[in-house]
Amino acid sequence: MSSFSSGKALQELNIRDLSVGYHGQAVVHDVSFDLTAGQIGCLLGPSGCGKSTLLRAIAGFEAVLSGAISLNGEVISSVDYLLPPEQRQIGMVFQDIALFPHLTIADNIAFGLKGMSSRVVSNRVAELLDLIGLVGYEMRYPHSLSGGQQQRVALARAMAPKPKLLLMDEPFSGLDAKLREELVPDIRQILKHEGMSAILVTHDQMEAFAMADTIAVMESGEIHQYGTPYQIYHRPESRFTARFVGQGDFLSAVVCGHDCLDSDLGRIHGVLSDELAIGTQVDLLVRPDDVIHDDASEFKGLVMSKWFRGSHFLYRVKLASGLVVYCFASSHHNHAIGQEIGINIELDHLVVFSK
Ligand SMILES: Nc1ncnc2c1ncn2[C@@H]1O[C@H](COP(=O)(O)OP(=O)(O)OP(=O)(O)O)[C@@H](O)[C@H]1O
Repeated sequence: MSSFSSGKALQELNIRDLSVGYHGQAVVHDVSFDLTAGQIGCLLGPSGCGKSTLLRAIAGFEAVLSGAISLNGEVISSVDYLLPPEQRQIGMVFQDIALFPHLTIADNIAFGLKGMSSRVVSNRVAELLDLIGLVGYEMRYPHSLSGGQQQRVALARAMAPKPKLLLMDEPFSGLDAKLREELVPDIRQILKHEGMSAILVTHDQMEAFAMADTIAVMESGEIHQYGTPYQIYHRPESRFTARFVGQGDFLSAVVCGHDCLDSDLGRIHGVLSDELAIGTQVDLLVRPDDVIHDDASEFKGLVMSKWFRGSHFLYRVKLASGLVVYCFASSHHNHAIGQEIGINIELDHLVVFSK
């Protein structure tokens, strides 16, 4: 275990050409990414895409089929080497909170601090209780805490020995939406305060956006894109990422210049790649906030369905071409299903995929 008072050591995780699987069959294929010191990464993808398998390989619970995992420049997993999980100095938090029911909150947090002096342990426990906002709860038992409080304690327990890296597998999915919304930014702040590198596994993009510095979007055991939440949302590099992260539709369009497209919703201006020749047929990514409700517009569509979202309505609108797009409108623009409304496209930048 790293020294208690060593401060914020530089940690770096490197994953290189890694394949992991079961019974010799890979479910994670040839993935590579890095996590720098103090960075919070996220593995985001649909159920079964291999997020937990990749996380378990980093923790040392799964052997690797090819490639390597290094922590601080030291190889901890390769085809012919597997450093045991308990020697990796990696902490884990799971969906199943699994606090020890017969131990007090203080003893739960202190669980990984065996062998240290009682003064060091009590100082660290007090520091963590303060950090997770549960000062005064030290003598309580887990059953008397709410789900959110218990998850904070689980986090404190995992962080107590100052692991080199903290892995979190869907730690919030057992909590209700409101609690999750409050807890996730808090946990991010706690990790940042501790300067701790961490990886979160989730299939919830809002959770990923609220927690992560960098997101790996996964599908079928592969990483489609590794980037900041902003890059993932605004500059998706694959149709899968564009569809999986945020709502979006693809509008057929034709390149009419180095900065313009012709579409069913008229001429659209914005920067395009130089590689796209005039006349190239493309699909343009259109998010709900790119489609503006405008009664005066010459472009019309029929409201197919709608959702009241408090400050605004989200409409599903069918264009004359048959394409259906999402459209935001402020909540005083209340249109009935089947009604025709005017819409315009307003895009800051163009995300296109060749057909
Ligand atoms: N112990 C195992 N033995 C055999 N196959 C497994 C095992 N664990 C997982 N798999 C398979 O590996 C693939 C990836 O599973 P994994 O749990 O890593 O996905 P995930 O993205 O974490 O999914 P979820 O979000 O549902 O937890 C799936 O097809 C799954 O059925």
